[in-house]
Amino acid sequence: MPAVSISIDGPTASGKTTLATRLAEELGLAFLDTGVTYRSLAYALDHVPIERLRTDLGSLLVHQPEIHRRHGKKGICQNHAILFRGEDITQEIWHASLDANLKSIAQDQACRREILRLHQNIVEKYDGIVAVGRDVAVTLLPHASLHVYLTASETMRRERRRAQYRTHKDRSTSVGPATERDLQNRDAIRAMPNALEVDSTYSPASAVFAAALHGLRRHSS
Ligand SMILES: Nc1ncnc2c1ncn2[C@@H]1O[C@H](COP(=O)(O)OP(=O)(O)OP(=O)(O)O)[C@@H](O)[C@H]1O
Ligand SMILES: Nc1ccn([C@@H]2O[C@H](COP(=O)(O)O)[C@@H](O)[C@H]2O)c(=O)n1
Repeated sequence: MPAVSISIDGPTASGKTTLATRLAEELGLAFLDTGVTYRSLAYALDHVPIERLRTDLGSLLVHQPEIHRRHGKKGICQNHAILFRGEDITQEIWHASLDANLKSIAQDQACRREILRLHQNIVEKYDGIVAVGRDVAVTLLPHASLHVYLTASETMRRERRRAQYRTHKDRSTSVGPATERDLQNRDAIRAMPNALEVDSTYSPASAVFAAALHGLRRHSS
């Protein structure tokens, strides 16, 4: 049977990570959060010039989506460790002060190409993966078994993010409307044969998960 791969795209705080981790656990797949790499480059940009990130990323950054099975439990456990020049920066990358750097990295095409190469190397290591982030359907996993585009209203996404980070005062809670790029990705996904669009505004995470599993079965049969 061919390995299952699933791409999940959608605007900020639409529930991508929540869905991806549940699918990875249920199906025994690896899980790659591509946003973690972008956030790491935003951190790195305070320490090295952008030219080095465009050309020398492989020697500066190691993104390790570690996977292990918890003893006696069904699901897999994931830990996205990120090393920058050998230093573990996994906790530092979420700081709100990196928002401006994050924007610069996301808009830099040369950085995006380098990040894509890094992610392609990660995908090759695993027999089946769920990858999350803007553009993964188009760039990283164009041949995925299922492409999910997840939406929710801006108000709901903002509420969820504020609730999520209530105890993490240093994290960014800025949530805006879907961007031009979000909408371009959505349109590209809509044009794919094995696409599933889910509006989670009034759907609990369990219903979104059930819809994705159903979509996967339908497109795999
Ligand atoms: N269907 C849902 N109903 C209610 N709450 C949800 C739902 N899906 C996710 N959440 C909650 O919303 C918050 C944001 O979800 P999550 O982190 O999965 O979003 P995301 O799209 O991965 O965000 P980002 O764009 O920052 O990567 C979390 O607290 C999560 O528990
Ligand atoms: N494939 C991706 C993933 C992320 N980005 C940019 O990084 C930011 C952080 O991502 P989160 O998923 O952790 O929110 C995001 O806002 C994008 O600007 C990207 O461009 N492509």
